[in-house]
Parts: sequence; structure tokens; C-alpha cells
Amino acid sequence: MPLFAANLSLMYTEHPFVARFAAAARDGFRAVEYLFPYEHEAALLARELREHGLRQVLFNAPPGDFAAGERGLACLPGREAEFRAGLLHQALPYAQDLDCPRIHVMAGLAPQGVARARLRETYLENLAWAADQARAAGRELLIEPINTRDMPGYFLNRQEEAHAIVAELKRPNLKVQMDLYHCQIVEGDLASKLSQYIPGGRVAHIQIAGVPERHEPDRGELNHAYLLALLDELGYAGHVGCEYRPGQADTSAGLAWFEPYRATQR
Ligand SMILES: O=C(O)[C@@H](O)C(=O)CO
Ligand SMILES: [Mg+2]
Repeated sequence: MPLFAANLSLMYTEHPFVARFAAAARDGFRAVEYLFPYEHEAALLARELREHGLRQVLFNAPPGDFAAGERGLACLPGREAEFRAGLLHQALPYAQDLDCPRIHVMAGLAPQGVARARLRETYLENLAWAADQARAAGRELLIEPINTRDMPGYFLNRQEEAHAIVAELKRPNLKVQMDLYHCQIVEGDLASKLSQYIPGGRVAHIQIAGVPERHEPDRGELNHAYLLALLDELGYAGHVGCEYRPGQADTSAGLAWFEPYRATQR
């Protein structure tokens, strides 16, 4: 049975951030993920994890000025020093304090007028450097294709591009975060894509949500039970992040889809 991680950036937003750990644990989750930990002391977050029997399985490296619309720095020429400082001085220390095995590095929005080849070159140089730093610290580094309906201009959109980069850089700890919500919007054919990519061992984290509204996985056009059973069949052993915005005010009330899996979480 899949192991799920509640995404505390999108779920349980009816509670203040720090109270979301307890809420997720009460509902039977044993793991969490969220976008950014940096507004909170690592010791405080570590205590929430410990007190509620939760594992932190993923968070993102600093993305630049998120409030101003930036969505990562890794492909941006001229921002290398900021990207590298964020990884080294913020993401990796938090990963250590939270005992978090993997960090997602956002690519960034492609700036107008800069050749794609130059962005790709910058992206690969930054990723190679960052993967080596993460490896020395015992962490995996993840890249995630994201759809351009939600994030217009985002540099990395397709699974095949992400897998090509991982293959090219040959860093054993550089892996793909496969978000089935984005993949369905950009590419579709999810069952074939899972069968193609999971056995290769390059997918270290999966995320799910209903499509098109990014609500609970049992709302919308996808057959989540079929896809989750397929993950088991394919031997996927990582976590499945529940990265969705609940369709009603009460996150717990929308967890009927989670019922068959609740007792098997660990
Ligand atoms: O899918 C997403 O939006 C996230 O996984 C993320 O890290 C960037 O927002
Ligand atoms: Mg995602």
C-alpha cells in the first residue's frame, strides 16, 4: 500500500501552519511535506514532527522572492550565487535538522529574451553542483516538471526533459519528483508514464491531486485508486505527497479517499 505524506502548504490551511502537523497526525498520516520551512525555527518544526510521530519527507530549497512571483532560481543566469547560498546555508541545514531525506529544487521561470540553451546550461551547472553538495550531506535532490497553466513560463514541464537531465548529469542522488497532477495536464497517459518511469528508479517522490481543480484525488478526471494500485504493482517504495487544495473548508472531511490506506501508514 502506498505511503502518503500530507502536504501542509495546501492541506489543513484552516489551521495555523504549526498546528497542521497535529491535524495531519490525527487523521492518520505518518509523513508530511510542504513547500518551505524557512519562516519557522527548525527546532520548532522538528518538535512538531517528533511529538506527532511524523516524518518529514520533502521540502523545497529557497525559490528566490516567491511573494514577488519568482518560482526558483536554478535556471537563471546571474543568480547562481543566490541559488547556491540558499541550498548551502538554508536548505541543507534544515534538511539535517528535520531529518528530511530529499529537497526539491525549483527551476525558475524562463526570462524573456534569454535563449533556452543558456537557461538549460545554467540549470545543469547549478544542479550538478547542488547534487554534489546534497550527496555530501546525505540528501537527494529532486527536480519536478510543472504545468504552465498554473505556472506560466516555468522552465521544466515534461517528464522526458527531467529524466534526460538526470541521465545526463549522472548524479546518483539527483532524482525526479513526478507530480501526477502536472503530468496529467501537460502530457496525460499517466499509467503508461508510470510504467515507463518507475522501474528506472529515477523517480524518488510522487504527488497526487484531482484534475483539473487540484482538489482531493477522488474529485475530477483521474482514477486515483487505479493509479495508486499501479504504483504498488510497479514496486514504487517512496512516498506519495497529497498536494491538493481541499474542496471544502475542513480538510479531514474530504479524506474519504484515504480511508482504504489509513491503517497501513507507517
Ligand atoms: O507541484 C507543485 O506546485 C510543488 O510540488 C512545488 O514544489 C512547486 O510549487
Ligand atoms: Mg508538486
